[in-house]
Amino acid sequence: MAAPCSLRVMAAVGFLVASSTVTMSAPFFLGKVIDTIYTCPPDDFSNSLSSLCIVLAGVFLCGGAANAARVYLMQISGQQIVRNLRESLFSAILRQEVGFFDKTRTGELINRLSADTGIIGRSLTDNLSDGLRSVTQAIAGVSMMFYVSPSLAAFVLMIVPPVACLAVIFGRYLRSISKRIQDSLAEATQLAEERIGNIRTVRAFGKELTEVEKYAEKVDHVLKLSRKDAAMRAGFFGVTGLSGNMIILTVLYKGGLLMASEHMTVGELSSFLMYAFWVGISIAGLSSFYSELMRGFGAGARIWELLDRKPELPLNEGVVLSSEQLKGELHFYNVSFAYPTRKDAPIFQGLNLTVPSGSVMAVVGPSGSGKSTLVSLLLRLYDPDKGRITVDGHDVRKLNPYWLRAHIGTVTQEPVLFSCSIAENIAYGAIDPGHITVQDIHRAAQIANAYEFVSGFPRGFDTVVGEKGVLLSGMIKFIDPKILLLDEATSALDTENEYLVQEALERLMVGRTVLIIAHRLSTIQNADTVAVLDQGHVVECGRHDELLSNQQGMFRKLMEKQAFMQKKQSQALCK
Ligand SMILES: Nc1ncnc2c1ncn2[C@@H]1O[C@H](COP(=O)(O)OP(=O)(O)OP(=O)(O)O)[C@@H](O)[C@H]1O
Repeated sequence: MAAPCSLRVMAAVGFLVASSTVTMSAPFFLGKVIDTIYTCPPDDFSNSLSSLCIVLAGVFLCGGAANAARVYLMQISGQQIVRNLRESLFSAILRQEVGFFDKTRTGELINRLSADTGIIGRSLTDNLSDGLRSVTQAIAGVSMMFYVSPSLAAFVLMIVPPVACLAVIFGRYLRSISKRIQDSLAEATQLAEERIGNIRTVRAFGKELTEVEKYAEKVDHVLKLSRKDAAMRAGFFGVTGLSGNMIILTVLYKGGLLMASEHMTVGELSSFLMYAFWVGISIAGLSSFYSELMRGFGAGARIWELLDRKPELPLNEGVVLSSEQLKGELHFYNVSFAYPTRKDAPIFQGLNLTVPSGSVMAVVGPSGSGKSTLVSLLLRLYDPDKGRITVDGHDVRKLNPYWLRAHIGTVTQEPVLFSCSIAENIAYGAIDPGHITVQDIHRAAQIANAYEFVSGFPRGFDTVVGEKGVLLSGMIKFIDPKILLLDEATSALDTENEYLVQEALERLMVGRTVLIIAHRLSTIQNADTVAVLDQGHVVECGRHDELLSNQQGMFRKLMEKQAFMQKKQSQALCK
């Protein structure tokens, strides 16, 4: 992920070395300044002091500039890495098979995309930059301490090994608790996402307070884990802070003794003390770097789980047929299927069905008999557990799913609109929306009988529609699909609009293979064949009047039920 900004990172490391060298040489030269103050003869004193201070000020200025450049470059690189990470993660999510989304909740995924990447971002930007500085400064500080006074350095550094052991234990704990915190935060986000998304249901049942309580329970759990995290951090930072101060105290004690025995000058002790300060500060910096890094690893584990996940169904590989080869004949051979989340509830068991090319087949059946599932299998949103589905004799498992879906027009019961203009929504189904002209969009709208309606808006095709605004379907493919899968809406439209949609669809059906989940009697009557689904099979298949003549047949029963309901309705209206 860092590869695209490797040059910038290398430059940042260069600036880091420069600024740390300046910082770490400061105590040494400041020690020299102190010794000059103490030892220089009075006539030479002012000149030597001034020139030394001017040179040092210049060097510090360069150090400051290098530090600023380091921070800037590291920040930018870190943000770039997070951006790349977010993009790869979003792409990995969208590549997963539909079954994955049945199992994984949206809130959980959104949490990974925003919160987890944010944590990695923090651990890679400020944290990594400051951490690297602490590492170099701690190493340089310790080296300089040995250079100035090896015996004092050896004495002082006895304090480091126990702190290091503590840090390793703490790091391990932090890593696991951080993952647990992120997991429970994801659960809370998931609950919030689901309830906010279904606010109408929550409101209708008056469950606002109950939902708030449920959410509170979830965030309480996050708080409980965060408390453990805080207690551990408090202990760790307490110990590291204490060890920093202990280092200073030890230096003063042992250094005082060395000075008294004239083994050290006042300037050397001052330099050593400043190095000890730097080392102390760097160790404190290192401990927070370490803890943030472990937190980042915790969040990273959750992200890499997703990045490494191989989708069960391919997205864009397999056989592509030429336009002439595609006739649109559909076959279901002995298909058995259960949804991955409900393996114990089979939807189809040995289902057989043939839709000849260029014919219209209406699929009917009781609610839940699997009519929509038939469409999902044809679009290869799922693979059947047993049996085969073919398009012109080619198993859909061998065909390129991307190509397959591009050549199947779908109209679903609940059209989805994205929050952009109507024109963009219409162009959504195009393979390359960038090449779609305004005329193409207008033509598509005319074919869908929507032109007048859309033009009636004050901003016409530029009208921005809201999320979930059910106005019209955007699923128009600009490449003239041979196969159409239609799910007839039952009641979403008023009579006039229903007529317009129906009329547009009938025009579109001509010359195409059409599988239509039929709810209207007229659709069933006009279809070439009617297939009746029940109990995981096609129980009847034939022309409308043929099926109707079978007194004991499932189709007749369904129709009688519908006729009975209509009769009751008209009786109620007459009263
Ligand atoms: N993604 C899914 N995961 C698990 N079960 C599902 C999923 N989608 C649908 N089902 C279940 O599969 C069964 C068949 O659903 P399907 O939507 O295909 O039926 P249908 O005949 O189209 O019903 P309707 O006429 O009510 O739309 C139902 O019991 C439904 O609850």
